[in-house]
Amino acid sequence: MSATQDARTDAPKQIPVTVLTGYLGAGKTTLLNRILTENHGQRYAVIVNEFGEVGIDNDLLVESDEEIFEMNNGCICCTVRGDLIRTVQNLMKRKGAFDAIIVETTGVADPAPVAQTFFMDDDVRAAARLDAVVAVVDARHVLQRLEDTEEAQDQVAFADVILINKTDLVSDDELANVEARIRSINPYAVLHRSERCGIDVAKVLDRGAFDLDRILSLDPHFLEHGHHHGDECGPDCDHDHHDHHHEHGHDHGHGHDHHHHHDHAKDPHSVQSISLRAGDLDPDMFFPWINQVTQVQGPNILRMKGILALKGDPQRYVIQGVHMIVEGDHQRDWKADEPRESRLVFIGRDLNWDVLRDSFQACAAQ
Ligand SMILES: Nc1nc2c(ncn2[C@@H]2O[C@H](COP(=O)(O)OP(=O)(O)OP(=O)(O)O)[C@@H](O)[C@H]2O)c(=O)[nH]1
Repeated sequence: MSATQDARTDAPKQIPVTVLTGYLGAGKTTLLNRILTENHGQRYAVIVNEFGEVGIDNDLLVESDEEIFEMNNGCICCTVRGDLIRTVQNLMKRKGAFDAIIVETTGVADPAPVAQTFFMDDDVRAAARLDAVVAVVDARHVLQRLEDTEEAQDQVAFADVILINKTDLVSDDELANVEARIRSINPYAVLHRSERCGIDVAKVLDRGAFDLDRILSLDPHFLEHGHHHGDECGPDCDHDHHDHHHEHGHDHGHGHDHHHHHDHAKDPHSVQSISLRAGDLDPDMFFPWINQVTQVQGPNILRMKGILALKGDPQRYVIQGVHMIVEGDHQRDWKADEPRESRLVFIGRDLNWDVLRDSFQACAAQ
């Protein structure tokens, strides 16, 4: 039986939607790549949202037969609902082409508006059902994030399934503390532990876990904007709806340019991102530089990721960081029709963007 057919009535069944959340760098893409490569016989449509104007996330997903839809509008929290409705509506026109939808949210997004989308629009609601909100957390950094970031708390509170990832980076005692803290915020979610998101996909997808009653107890207004269409935010959102020019921190460090009824962090202006571009880089300049930047500014670097062209190297080099932990590896050859371009995104707080930009440019190969 196809997952899109109902056994009893033969009527088309609502397509399950998994909303994948998790703070910056927790492991969402790692999980998605597992889902995309595992042989589970299901066909997924994946909707990803990029934080950062240079769009690196899509490039970090494995090449697969699954269809990936990118929503490159920066922050998912305000604008995405209209986008998401349109994307889902377009998907629905191709019924039967896939069995389930996964929506990956940006690391700093509050998952509630994304979840709401699946209740707001009649057409979407008829065709799709929210199956579960799955949160990936970084065992090493989550306690600190829960202290200082509202989104991290929202993500844990909203989740039906929580994957405590990066267990290799913490001791058993630390892991027990993390679990206790998560339980104190969300006693209802199913918890799993993982390293590199190594988990049976069936434990994450098609769980039938989304519990509307529980969400309403967390957020009594959850369903209140029902039957709106388009890009509308809640009645208490005071951002300018006539100027849909959302620069959620992805434009050269200018930060959030609108205010929102749920603050994005303690200080809504604090999380910013900068996108850097160059041609070939000199590896003898770049690696000492990135090591120095991440060691010195690591506490303020929530996330760093890049795809680099290193001089004399036929392969793309992918570099990733979460605070002071940095890893890099060759990905694949540059394709003949692909310009050799280095792209690097930093997301962080209180970073000196001008210095970062200038010192990065100084790593360009001569
Ligand atoms: N040590 C360790 N590193 C991990 C683990 N899981 C993922 N990583 C690394 O952590 C970094 C972030 O992983 P991603 O999967 O890109 O995280 P993400 O949540 O998609 O990140 P954003 O989309 O930027 O929010 C990458 O460098 C991963 O290789 C793990 O279990 N242990």
